[in-house]
Amino acid sequence: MSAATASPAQVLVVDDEPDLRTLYELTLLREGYRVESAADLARARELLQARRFDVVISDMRLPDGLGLELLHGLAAQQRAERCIVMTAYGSTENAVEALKAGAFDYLTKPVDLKQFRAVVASAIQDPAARSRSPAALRPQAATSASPSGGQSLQRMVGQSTPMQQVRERIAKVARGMAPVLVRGESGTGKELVARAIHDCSHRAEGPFVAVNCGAIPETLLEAEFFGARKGSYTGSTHDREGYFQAARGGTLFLDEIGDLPLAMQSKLLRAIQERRVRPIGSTQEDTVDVRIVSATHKDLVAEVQANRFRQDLFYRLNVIEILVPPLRERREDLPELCEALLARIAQETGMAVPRLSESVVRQLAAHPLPGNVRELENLLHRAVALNEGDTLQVDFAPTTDPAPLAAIEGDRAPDFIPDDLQAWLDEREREILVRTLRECGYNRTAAAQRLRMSLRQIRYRIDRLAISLPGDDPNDERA
Ligand SMILES: Nc1ncnc2c1ncn2[C@@H]1O[C@H](COP(=O)(O)OP(=O)(O)OP(=O)(O)O)[C@@H](O)[C@H]1O
Repeated sequence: MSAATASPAQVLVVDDEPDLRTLYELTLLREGYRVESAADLARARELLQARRFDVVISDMRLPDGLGLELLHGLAAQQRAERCIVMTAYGSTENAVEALKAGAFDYLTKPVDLKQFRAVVASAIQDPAARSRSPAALRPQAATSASPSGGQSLQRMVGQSTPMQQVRERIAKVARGMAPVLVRGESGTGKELVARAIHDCSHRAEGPFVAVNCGAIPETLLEAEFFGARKGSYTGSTHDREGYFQAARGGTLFLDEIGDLPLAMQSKLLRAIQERRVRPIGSTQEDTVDVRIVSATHKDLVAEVQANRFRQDLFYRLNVIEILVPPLRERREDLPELCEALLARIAQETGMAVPRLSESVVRQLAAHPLPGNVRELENLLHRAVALNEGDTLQVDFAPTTDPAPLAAIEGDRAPDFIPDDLQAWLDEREREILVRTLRECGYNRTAAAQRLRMSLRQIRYRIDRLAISLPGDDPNDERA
């Protein structure tokens, strides 16, 4: 709460109903904030002209106009106030419009006071932001917005115009609660974008929970998302938190959102709209305090048209869109990407960073790389593992090519020596991972425990070996 900081936060309340105004004022005063109030836009503008506030809470409908006008005015003047708009219950359009116009968050009427306090506290939470000039939050200053956010953006390599635009957009949308949909082909760096949004946001200190929506068996979805009380279904021996609870105060990253079954889409929509979730077997509801970032490689508009994705959920998730371009549209990033990826691989494997000759970079640039940065990473990984000498050689045979498998038929023979040790080892590793994942119901944490490795290690290996979990591709039966 801001009362703990040197000066109390200043809040402006704009509502034409005197009773509500008083209720909000009293609630905010009790939280230790300084409060001013206005009954219409004209008075609000006067107060805003005279001084600065930390937060502006405005009703949508006011006698002399819409709360949105206030929002547009503040944005045009690049003011730093964070705006919370109050909309009538069920008016999704207004809420989405307000978020698109730059509102920090919205509340639906009748306002739940607990939620009201939580949303205002979240808007005020970051005292540094209060003294920061709005210019510091503009895209070009993105790396100075927060130290960890800066690091996370720096991890995102590439000076091409499209990548610079992606970084600028991240810095611009990071503040606020508007849901973001990250679109892009497989392996383009969507998760990296989601992490950067989190790291640049006021929620950076909170958890970042990443969920692969396509990898969870349908029967477990509700428990995984909303949690479950002990004994609520067969085998549940203790209370378990859902993703919504685990991400409280942070960001919930819903990867491959296009793979979420329709029944679960409705439940997710309800959770977002009502900001409450009920764990299975519980009589109580938990308040939702997460920012949602989702990602997909699918064309969700086409999915909506084919009735595979709910239009209302799409509308809710796609308030802000970030498109991550495929590697073929930013070839100029390749040398820098190779360098960064090699440095990372060397650090992770403890091997020396090998030199990449210009001719290999040229070869890479001519290679189609449909799997984008992930494919590049896999190619380099393989190259490092097989490398002899100082200069790296890249083998362009596809890493998931079934050919090596055929070539090693009969490999159980005692005198068998593989032609390509790394490919052979990769295939063995892959088989074991796929089998363990399948036996653990595709729960990566359980599979990691079974193989005595960390979640990070198993995720890394799943990525490296391009193992697709169910839902990644309905035709793919491999994992
Ligand atoms: N611009 C970049 N700079 C450095 N590394 C990157 C960049 N983009 C992606 N990567 C790396 O490439 C790999 C794939 O990225 P990421 O998992 O974010 O992609 P994705 O689009 O979410 O993939 P998928 O669609 O398969 O889920 C990761 O190891 C990531 O760190």
